[in-house]
Amino acid sequence: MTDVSRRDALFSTPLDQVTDFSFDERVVDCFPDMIRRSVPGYAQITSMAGVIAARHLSPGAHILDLGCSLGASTLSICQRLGPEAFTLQAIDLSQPMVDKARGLLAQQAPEHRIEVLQGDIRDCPLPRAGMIMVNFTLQFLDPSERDQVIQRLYDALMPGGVLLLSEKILGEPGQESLLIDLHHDFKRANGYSDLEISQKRTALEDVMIPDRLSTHHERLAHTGFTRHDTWFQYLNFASILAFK
Ligand SMILES: C[S@@+](CC[C@H](N)C(=O)[O-])C[C@H]1O[C@@H](n2cnc3c(N)ncnc32)[C@H](O)[C@@H]1O
Ligand SMILES: O=C(O)C(=O)C[C@]1(C(=O)O)C=C[C@@H](O)C=C1
Repeated sequence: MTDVSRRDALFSTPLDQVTDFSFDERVVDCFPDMIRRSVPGYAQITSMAGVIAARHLSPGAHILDLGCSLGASTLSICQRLGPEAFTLQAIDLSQPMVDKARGLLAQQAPEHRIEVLQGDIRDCPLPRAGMIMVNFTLQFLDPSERDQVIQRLYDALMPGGVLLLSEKILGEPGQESLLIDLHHDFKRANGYSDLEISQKRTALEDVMIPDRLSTHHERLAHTGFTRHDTWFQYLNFASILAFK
């Protein structure tokens, strides 16, 4: 999947005006490179999606990959489980993402029963599922809409079903700036300049508002998940497994 990506240079030259970040064609073109160099633990989390599915999924179950982008988590499951083991719907708001994901998944997992659909996780139909993945997507919703979306995912899950929720997080009080500074160092170490880091930060400011990890756990508990454990954290990026 990374081989098809152009190098991300979207914020490398000074911009007269930094506009809000959106998942348009230019982002889609460089997305695998952008996310690999920007999100600590991205490769580990996506590759564990298949391992988690292999452990927790009942044979023939349905899986939802919400905010699927180019389908990295879906592909990870296809690499671990055969075509008879599950059916899957991958859904994303961005039409250019959906178009490219469809092509990539058809090429890389031709035998698997995968549907890639354009839709908004706030209101698209959600069929009953044994596993729902929502990786680095809830963070792009308005914070006031997140309780309701988690409730929708809970309602769609079968009893015993598993939610894989991965997010950029805000550090707990007193920890915020340490994690932000180290994340910027992580980006620098991956070849981003101070200009790129600062312009992307401005572009994301109003469209990606991270919650604290404790807020995610409170929301999951309040919704009714019987267990919710943080199984991965690398700087200000974390992943939770929650069970209905
Ligand atoms: C950081 S990417 C997700 C990465 C992806 N899950 C992966 O593991 O490679 C966020 C994705 O969420 C999508 N998105 C944002 N808001 C959405 C919404 N309301 N409904 C569905 N998808 C949404 C974006 O178009 C984008 O592709
Ligand atoms: O927090 C940042 O600075 C990021 O670049 C994060 C992030 C993400 O978590 O989705 C933002 C947009 C892109 O999709 C890639 C990475």
